[in-house]
Amino acid sequence: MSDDSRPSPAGTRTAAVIPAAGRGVRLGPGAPKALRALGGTPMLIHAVRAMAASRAVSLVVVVAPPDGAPEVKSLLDAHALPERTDFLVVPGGDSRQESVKLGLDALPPDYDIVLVHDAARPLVPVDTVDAVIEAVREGSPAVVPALPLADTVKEVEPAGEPGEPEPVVATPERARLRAVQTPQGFDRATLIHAHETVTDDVTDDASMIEQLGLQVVVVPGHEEAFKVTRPLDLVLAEAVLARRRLNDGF
Ligand SMILES: Nc1ccn([C@@H]2O[C@H](COP(=O)(O)OP(=O)(O)OP(=O)(O)O)[C@@H](O)[C@H]2O)c(=O)n1
Ligand SMILES: C[C@](O)(CO)[C@H](O)COP(=O)(O)O
Repeated sequence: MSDDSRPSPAGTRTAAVIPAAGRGVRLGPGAPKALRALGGTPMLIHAVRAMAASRAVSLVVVVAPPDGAPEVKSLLDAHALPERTDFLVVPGGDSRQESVKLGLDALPPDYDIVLVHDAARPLVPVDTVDAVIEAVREGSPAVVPALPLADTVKEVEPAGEPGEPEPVVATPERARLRAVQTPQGFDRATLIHAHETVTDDVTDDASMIEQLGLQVVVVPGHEEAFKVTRPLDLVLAEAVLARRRLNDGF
């Protein structure tokens, strides 16, 4: 649970939207990714707990697989979650962007800060969540946690056929690049305006804010906030969770 016991500034309420409607194709066959087990508990429950661990978050909106909302509601009922946090479940859409929009549509009016957090990042530490919220409270309309890169990145001309060599177009200066995580935090009105205005396909919510010409800022991310995308990520997530449980003595 967060050590940040400061009350929310007057009039400031924070909700988290968790898009969890993806299939998890890159993870391989099985249940929708968010419902797959990590340490015996669905990945989604870890992600919900990670958001609810912040004392600032008083509502979590889970965007379930399109035909899985009743199952997700039952899952939330069956797992211990903080009493001070409310939960809503809505069905998702065909893309992450669409799912986030459906989650935003379900938000009650009295929330002015919104986090968007991938169910596929189940192990984000609460300090990272709180750092994002704090930066929004301090006036940034859009805040993303991010880490420097370990690999050098090349821009290429994508191959016509899989496996074909790809010509390199450029090598961006690595020191200026960041790998972006979630939760991404937003001034609610700005995020809703972005989702109503930007029609391009994007891979994160902050890039919609950039397209509006507004400033997005980066705060330090965390290695344990990595996204479970491929099978090896699940091996790493199990190891991180086992280490946490050992350290916590259960
Ligand atoms: N139609 C979609 C697609 C994705 N997501 C969510 O967006 C997050 C990040 O997406 P990703 O990791 O790409 O998940 P999947 O789309 O499930 O993965 P894949 O592309 O391998 O199928 C996940 O929590 C996922 O559930 C969603 O809510 N709705
Ligand atoms: C939002 C995100 O997690 C930031 O890194 C990422 O862009 C999601 O990408 P995905 O392909 O939908 O997993």
